[in-house]
Amino acid sequence: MSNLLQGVNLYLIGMMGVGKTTIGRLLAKELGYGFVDTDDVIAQATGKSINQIFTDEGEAGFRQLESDVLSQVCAFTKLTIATGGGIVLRRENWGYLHHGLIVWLDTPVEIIYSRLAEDTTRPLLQDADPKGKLRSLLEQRTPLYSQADLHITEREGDTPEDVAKLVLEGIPSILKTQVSY
Ligand SMILES: Nc1ncnc2c1ncn2[C@@H]1O[C@H](COP(=O)(O)OP(=O)(O)OP(=O)(O)O)[C@@H](O)[C@H]1O
Ligand SMILES: O=C(O)C1=C[C@@H](O)[C@@H](O)[C@H](O)C1
Ligand SMILES: [Mg+2]
Repeated sequence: MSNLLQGVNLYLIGMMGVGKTTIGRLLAKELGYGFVDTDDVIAQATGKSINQIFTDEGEAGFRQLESDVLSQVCAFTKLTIATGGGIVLRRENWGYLHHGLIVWLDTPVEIIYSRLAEDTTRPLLQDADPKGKLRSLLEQRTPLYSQADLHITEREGDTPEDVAKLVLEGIPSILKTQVSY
């Protein structure tokens, strides 16, 4: 598979909690690729948690940092990149994402909610109605996530390894056709 990919980066997009970080790590290992998580790079570069950045600089400040990181990461090859759930919101980010193959990990809201109900590290979920918030974010973002090259729908009971396998099986169908003269 890594031969087929020829070093092209894989970008994982999707809602918070769908498993971009978890599955991204598995895919990197399987492909012999490096792994980058844009949320982690932002936290390391600023020395702040994502929550703290939202508090200090607002969502707009966070989104700018996210675009800065993405613009730098896309200059490298042989990477699997787990992105933040909102990376799809800025038009300029799509120019960077399209340097590689874009995979949308799509998980039912009920499952996401059960995973993140006790998790306080996602600032956008610190809401009186976190499940409703997840639903409305997903509704707003679905037209954006739909622009991915590959759409992987997680099934009930799928382990991270199962989802990684679905991604690997889907890649050949989206590789740009090689033209030989
Ligand atoms: N298929 C799965 N089955 C069970 N648990 C999973 C699965 N995928 C991810 N998880 C768990 O769900 C939680 C969220 O996963 P993860 O952090 O990888 O999501 P994410 O998409 O990177 O979220 P964010 O956008 O907020 O960074 C983690 O605790 C992870 O272990
Ligand atoms: O869905 C979102 O907008 C976010 C998801 C996380 O990955 C972080 O990037 C941050 O919590 C925002
Ligand atoms: Mg993540």
